[in-house]
Amino acid sequence: MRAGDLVTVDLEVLTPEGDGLSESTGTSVHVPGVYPGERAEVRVEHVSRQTPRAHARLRTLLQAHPARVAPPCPHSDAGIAPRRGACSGCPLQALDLAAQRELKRAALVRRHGLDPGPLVAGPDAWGYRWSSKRIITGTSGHVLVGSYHRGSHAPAAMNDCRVDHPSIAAAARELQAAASALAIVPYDEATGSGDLRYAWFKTDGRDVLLTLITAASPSPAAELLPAALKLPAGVAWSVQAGRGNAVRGEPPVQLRGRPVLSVSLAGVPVEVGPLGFLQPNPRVAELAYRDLVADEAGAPHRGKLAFDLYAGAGVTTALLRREFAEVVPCEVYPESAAALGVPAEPAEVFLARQQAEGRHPELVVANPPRGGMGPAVCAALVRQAAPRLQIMSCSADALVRDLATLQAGGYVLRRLRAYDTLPHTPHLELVAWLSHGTGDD
Ligand SMILES: C[S@@+](CC[C@H](N)C(=O)[O-])C[C@H]1O[C@@H](n2cnc3c(N)ncnc32)[C@H](O)[C@@H]1O
Repeated sequence: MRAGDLVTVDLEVLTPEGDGLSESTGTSVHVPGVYPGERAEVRVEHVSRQTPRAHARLRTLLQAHPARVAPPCPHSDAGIAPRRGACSGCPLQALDLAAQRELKRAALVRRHGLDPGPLVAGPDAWGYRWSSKRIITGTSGHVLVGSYHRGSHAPAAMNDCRVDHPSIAAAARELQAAASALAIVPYDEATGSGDLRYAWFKTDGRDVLLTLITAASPSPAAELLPAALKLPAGVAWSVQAGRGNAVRGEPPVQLRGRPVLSVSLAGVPVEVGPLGFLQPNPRVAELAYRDLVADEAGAPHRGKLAFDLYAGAGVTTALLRREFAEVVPCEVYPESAAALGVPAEPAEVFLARQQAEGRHPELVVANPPRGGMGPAVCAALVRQAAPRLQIMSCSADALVRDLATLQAGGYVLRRLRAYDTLPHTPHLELVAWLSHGTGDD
């Protein structure tokens, strides 16, 4: 296979990016806009020199998935060849929801040999996202509050994004109009010049908190926008002067209105500040949280001591405290650690300290970020050898890597469940139940 070839492929499995993947020709061919179960004529764009792997572009859809639908979002390039300037955030939206969920489940089985059973879903197919980080691009006078197209830094419009909560979509529209009218200068990552870099919107289902992230201080955006924006209940500001993609920068400054939102998750009220983590889809995440603190049959764990690693806003800490005499959270981000009343420290440092103090929990719960826990934390957990370990993960690849270390260290996987936290995207949240030794309590 060579770049430029026209080939016909049958797509068999969904990739983590939401592409269709064909493996039957001996070369893995990735094709955006085509779904497993479909046949397409594609143009090969790139063939890897190291591995039998190619990227191709859809030319003609020869056989369509029976569950194809017209994608509702006009900005999306779901179900077609990628379009420059289009939003690539919801690549599955050209399929009905049942078919999306079946493709996500089937991909876990095929890629990792893990079958979570039918996906757990929430009530909302659209408007479910309560936390939305937008990238500011465009030019002075024509500011875009959008995103980057996948795999590039080409700006993509997200006006009236269908998956954002309607109050966030409205606040983003207002910011785009106000920043354009006030001639706010978008940050230019090529030159490092400009002012406004990111806008992070969060909602409690009614009010919106907006955090403006600018490249420097003083900032015209931070000076002018708070008075011009009527929709957010609170506006905060943080400076991120680094050249990378990190959104969180210097400690936030409150510019006007409310500094925190109170969001109820699984019946636990959580305070979320300007740079604090909020699950993008709290209504589905809370189903996973309830499972994460119970055993695999749904019965509550009880005991003397539990650790809650990557505790964030503290939902699982609060749930565990209903059943355990003592629950110790661990969190590295200072704002969240302070709210939890613990020192900000990474999980491996926390575990080493607990081990040195001879503290042995009956249950460890962990909800790490996308990269997973990693070898150092998994090795510390193996040394700790708590009878029960339960992990929530937003990356199947990272979870599978962590499971390999934990299983080699004596842990047994008892059950896996998957949650459709971000419909129309390939993402899943997973909960894994593990036990050490005999597997009995
Ligand atoms: C996926 S979030 C889970 C948050 C939490 N379960 C909640 O509901 O708010 C991951 C959390 O881990 C924290 N974190 C990231 N790396 C960490 C590390 N090395 N050690 C401890 N916490 C970390 C992040 O700040 C974030 O709050």
